[in-house]
Amino acid sequence: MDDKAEPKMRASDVSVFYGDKKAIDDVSIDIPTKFVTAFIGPSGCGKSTFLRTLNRMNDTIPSARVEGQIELDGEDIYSSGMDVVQLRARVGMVFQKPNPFPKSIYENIAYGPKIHGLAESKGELDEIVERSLQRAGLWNEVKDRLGESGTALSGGQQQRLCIARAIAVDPEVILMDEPASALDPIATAKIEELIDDLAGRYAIVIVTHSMQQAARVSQRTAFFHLGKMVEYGPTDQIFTNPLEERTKDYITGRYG
Ligand SMILES: Nc1ncnc2c1ncn2[C@@H]1O[C@H](COP(=O)(O)OP(=O)(O)OP(=O)(O)O)[C@@H](O)[C@H]1O
Repeated sequence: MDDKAEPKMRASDVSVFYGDKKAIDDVSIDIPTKFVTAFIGPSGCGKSTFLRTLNRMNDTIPSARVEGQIELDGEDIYSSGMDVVQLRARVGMVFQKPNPFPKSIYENIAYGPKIHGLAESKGELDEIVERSLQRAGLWNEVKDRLGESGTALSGGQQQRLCIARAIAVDPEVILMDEPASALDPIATAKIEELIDDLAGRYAIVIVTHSMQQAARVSQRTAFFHLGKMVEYGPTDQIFTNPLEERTKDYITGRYG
């Protein structure tokens, strides 16, 4: 797309089926590192389905089947040798509804690094917990209450806790499925700021219903319609000068 946008992930001719129903039809896209890529499109067009193929979350849905190829740094993530637990650490995910574990704030962050063997001592683990909460913009709010339950935080704080949890295992890609849709405008603004802060470090892919949000946070936008990726390009261009008529109709509010 341009010289600065190195692909971190590459999807080639990807189709996804739920039983006999095709939900994603032959999608190819390069996901660049150090950028935010937004997936937009009307409800049911397949944005979440496609997002979930990028870290094999579809494996958890028995009827789902993926065709085509998805690579992370050139490695086929659907190959039999791929360790899915490892993959989901490298390609982390944040869901629509914040889903902290019913454990302390500290344990929410420490759990992943512990099972992945990222800390050799309690001191190292403490450092990871602090660094992850700092990066997620939550440290100052929780540093004196790390032993309290993660579920006792506000919705916006819970979502930043979930982002900190994803960051703690040192991911390369962070997938976000409508991460702010359950939050009020102030909490949403914080999440958007956070996405901006994180963008220089990770490849971020965000599914959003809000075109304004896509325009605010992303540098790349892919427009999906009826299971197909209609258009993909620099966000500015998609919103000001789309090449496809269907994209134009959607961004001007003619449907969706
Ligand atoms: N677990 C499932 N089993 C069967 N069909 C599914 C499943 N999940 C999604 N679908 C279908 O696949 C299609 C794409 O759904 P998906 O949730 O990916 O779209 P979306 O663009 O993310 O929609 P929304 O914006 O409403 O979340 C829809 O027709 C949906 O009904």
